[in-house]
Amino acid sequence: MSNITIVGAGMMGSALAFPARENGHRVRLTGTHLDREIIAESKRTGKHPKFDKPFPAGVEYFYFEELAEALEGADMVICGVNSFGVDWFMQEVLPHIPDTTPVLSVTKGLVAYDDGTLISYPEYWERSIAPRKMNLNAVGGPCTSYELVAHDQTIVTFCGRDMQTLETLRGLMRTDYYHIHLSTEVMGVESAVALKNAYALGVALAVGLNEKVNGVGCTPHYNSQAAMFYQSVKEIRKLLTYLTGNDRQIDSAAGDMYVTIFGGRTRLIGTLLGRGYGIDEALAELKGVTLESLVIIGRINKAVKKLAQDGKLDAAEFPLLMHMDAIIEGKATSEEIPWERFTN
Ligand SMILES: NC(=O)C1=CN([C@@H]2O[C@H](COP(=O)(O)OP(=O)(O)OC[C@H]3O[C@@H](n4cnc5c(N)ncnc54)[C@H](OP(=O)(O)O)[C@@H]3O)[C@@H](O)[C@H]2O)C=CC1
Ligand SMILES: O=C(CO)COP(=O)(O)O
Repeated sequence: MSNITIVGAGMMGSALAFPARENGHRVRLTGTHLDREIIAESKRTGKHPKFDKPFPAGVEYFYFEELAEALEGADMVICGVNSFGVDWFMQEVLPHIPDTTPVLSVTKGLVAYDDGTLISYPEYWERSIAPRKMNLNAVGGPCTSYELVAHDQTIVTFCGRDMQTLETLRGLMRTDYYHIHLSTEVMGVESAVALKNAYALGVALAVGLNEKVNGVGCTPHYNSQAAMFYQSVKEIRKLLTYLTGNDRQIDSAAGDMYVTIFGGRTRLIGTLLGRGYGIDEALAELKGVTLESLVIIGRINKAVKKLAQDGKLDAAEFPLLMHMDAIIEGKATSEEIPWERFTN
């Protein structure tokens, strides 16, 4: 039995309590300062408010003030925050984790600098805490939290610099329904799964656009969705090649995009925008829903524009990205999707 501490009781962090506890480990699920109600309800009912199924018996719940106790003797710490909590985790949690304790982060996204540089969250943490060196790893790949909870067959990728650590983490977490591929290509995996969060919105735009034309509840149209998927893969491949020198992780992006298109929150906002909602109207309708895709679209779009200015990328090769950003900025609509430019 090992000790696994999860910090961040959102959907994905909490979902990982299932394989961890079902493997017989001691699991301490610790809320952020924003998760008090989740922890209170979990203590009271043994169930996360957003899941249909109770946690496996024996999962322990901690408020953030009890972090020191929750981290005591941890063999592995899972970071369960979303993009909005990355700095918070770095400032409030990393200082309390020993250098040698492996950290596994579920957070999907990239950090963008003004010069167009994009880096993964593990690299952002590494740079920010230097000269301190920690054992930072991440999870990418198609996995929707509530389906993991339901034991749907799932394949993900754990990535990090050290294969031996990754083997250990896989040993702790793999089950007969949670299958774990390993990779030392951290930037490749992390870029792929962050980029798909952006582009899944494009496919959802097509879903909404069809509903705008034919009415909500109409027969779905797949030509337009597939056209968006095709264009997404093209643009992601170019970005991956620019960012990592190869497109080896395009399969991670495509797999992960599939699940987000069908099961993610990105679909909700993309569909509303596709139906013609303005961004403010859509955000109001989805108040309280985590919408990371908007953040990543903004960051990548800004980076691509800067890189294009510097002659490092051709902005014309990213018409879908540019259009999604324009929709989010209220400067374009789903009816103006530049389909013909996708043929170049
Ligand atoms: N949901 C899923 O199926 C999957 C999610 N992921 C990735 O995992 C990450 C987490 O997703 P998910 O669990 O769904 O997200 P949730 O929004 O459910 O939970 C995110 C966690 O981050 C916390 N958080 C949010 N903002 C801040 C902040 N400013 N400071 C500190 N903590 C904060 C949340 O607190 P609070 O609850 O109050 O918001 C919560 O603990 C994301 O990056 C996502 O892309 C990966 C695979 C699948
Ligand atoms: O799969 C997910 C993250 O990779 C979840 O996607 P959403 O943010 O669209 O819910």
